[in-house]
Amino acid sequence: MDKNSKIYLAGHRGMVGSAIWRALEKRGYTNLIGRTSAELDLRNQAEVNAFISEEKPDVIIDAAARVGGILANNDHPYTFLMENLRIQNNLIEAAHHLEVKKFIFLGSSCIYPKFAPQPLKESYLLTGPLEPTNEWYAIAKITGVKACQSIRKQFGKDFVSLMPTNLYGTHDNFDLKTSHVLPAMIRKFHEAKENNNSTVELWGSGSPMREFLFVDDMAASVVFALENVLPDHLYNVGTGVDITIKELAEIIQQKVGHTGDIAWDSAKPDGTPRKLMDVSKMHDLGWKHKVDLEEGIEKTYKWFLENIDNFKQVKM
Ligand SMILES: NC(=O)C1=CN([C@@H]2O[C@H](COP(=O)(O)OP(=O)(O)OC[C@H]3O[C@@H](n4cnc5c(N)ncnc54)[C@H](OP(=O)(O)O)[C@@H]3O)[C@@H](O)[C@H]2O)C=CC1
Ligand SMILES: C[C@H]1O[C@H](OP(=O)(O)OP(=O)(O)OC[C@H]2O[C@@H](n3cnc4c(=O)[nH]c(N)nc43)[C@H](O)[C@@H]2O)[C@@H](O)[C@@H](O)C1=O
Repeated sequence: MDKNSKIYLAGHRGMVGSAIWRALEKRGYTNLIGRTSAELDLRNQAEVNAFISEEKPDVIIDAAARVGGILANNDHPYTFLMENLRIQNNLIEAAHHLEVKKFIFLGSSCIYPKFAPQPLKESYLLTGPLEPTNEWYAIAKITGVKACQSIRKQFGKDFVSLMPTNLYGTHDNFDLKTSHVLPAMIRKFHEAKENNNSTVELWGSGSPMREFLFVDDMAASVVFALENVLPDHLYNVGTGVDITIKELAEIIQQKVGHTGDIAWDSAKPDGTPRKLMDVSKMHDLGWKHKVDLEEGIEKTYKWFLENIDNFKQVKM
C-alpha cells in the first residue's frame, strides 16, 4: 500500500478509530482523512455519497458504529440494528460505486451463534441462533460481512471483514450505562477506592467467559489487513485466550488497589456464556497480538487517571 494513498477512516475519533489513526501515522501514511459524526452523519446516505465522491479515497476503513455494552445493546435494539445498518450500508455502497482499492469492515465476535463450539471458527457463522442481548447489533454486523463478501464474489473487489473480540484500551467509553465490562470495572473499582473501599456492584453472575484484546493490537490487525491482500473475506481478531468475568474483576480490583467487597447483581444479564475466538487464520497469515491482559489493563487505567475529567458522554 502506497504511503500517500488517501485513506478515509470512518469513526476516527472512537476508541478503535483513534488507535488505527495513530498506527497509520506511525507507519508513515500521510494522507488520512476523518470526519466527526457532527461533520458527517454516516446515517445520511446523501451526505455520505457527496463526501465520498468529493474526497475520492483510495481506501475506506469502517470503524464507525453505534457501540455499547450488554445493557445498552439489550435496551436499544432498534437503535443498534438500524444505525449500524445505515452507517455500514452507506459506506459500503459508496465505496463500491467509487471503486475504492480496499474496504475494511469491522464487525464483532457476537455475530457467531450463542452455543457454537469453542473456539469460534469463522465457518460457524449462521449455524445457529444468536445471543438475545445483542442479536440486533449482531444482525447488522452479519449483514455488513455478507455485503462485503457478496461484493468480493460478484465483482472480485478487495472488501474484507475483521471480527474483533471484546476490545478495551485508551479512549474507551467509561460511561457506566453504555460501557463494556472492562472500562466499567476500572471506573467502579477506582471510585470505590476513592470512596473508602465501598462495595462494588457488578452485573450478572461473574461466570461468563470473555476474551479481551488491547485496542493497539486491534489497530495493528487493521494495518496488517490494509497492507496485505487477505485471501478470504472474514477473519477473527483476538488473543485466543479468555477468562471469567469474576477473574477479570479480581485482576482489575488488584491493579486499581481496591480492597472492599464485590456484590453481583443477578438482575442484570450475563449475556453469552462464552465467545472465545479461533484466531488461527490471522496467525497463519502472520498477525498476532502483543499486549497481554495485565499490561493492557495497566495502560488503560493509566489513561483513565490522566483523562478522568474529560470522558465522553454517550447519548442513547
Ligand atoms: N469496543 C469493543 O469492545 C468492540 C468494538 N467493535 C467494533 O469496532 C468498531 C469501533 O468501535 P469503538 O471504537 O469501540 O466505538 P466508539 O464508540 O469508541 O467509536 C465509534 C465511532 O463511530 C462514530 N460514529 C457513530 N455513529 C456515527 C454516525 N452516525 N456518523 C458518523 N460517525 C459515527 C463515532 O464518531 P464521533 O466520535 O465523531 O461521534 C465514533 O468515532 C465498531 O465497528 C465496533 O462495532 C467490535 C468488537 C468489540
Ligand atoms: C463486544 C461485545 O459487547 C457486548 O457483549 P458483552 O460481551 O456481553 O458485553 P459487556 O462487556 O457489556 O459485558 C460482558 C460481561 O460482563 C458483565 N459485567 C459485569 N459487570 C459489568 C458492568 O459493570 N458493566 C458491563 N457492561 N458489564 C458487566 C456482563 O453482565 C457480561 O456478563 C455486546 O452487547 C456487543 O456489543 C459486543 O459485541
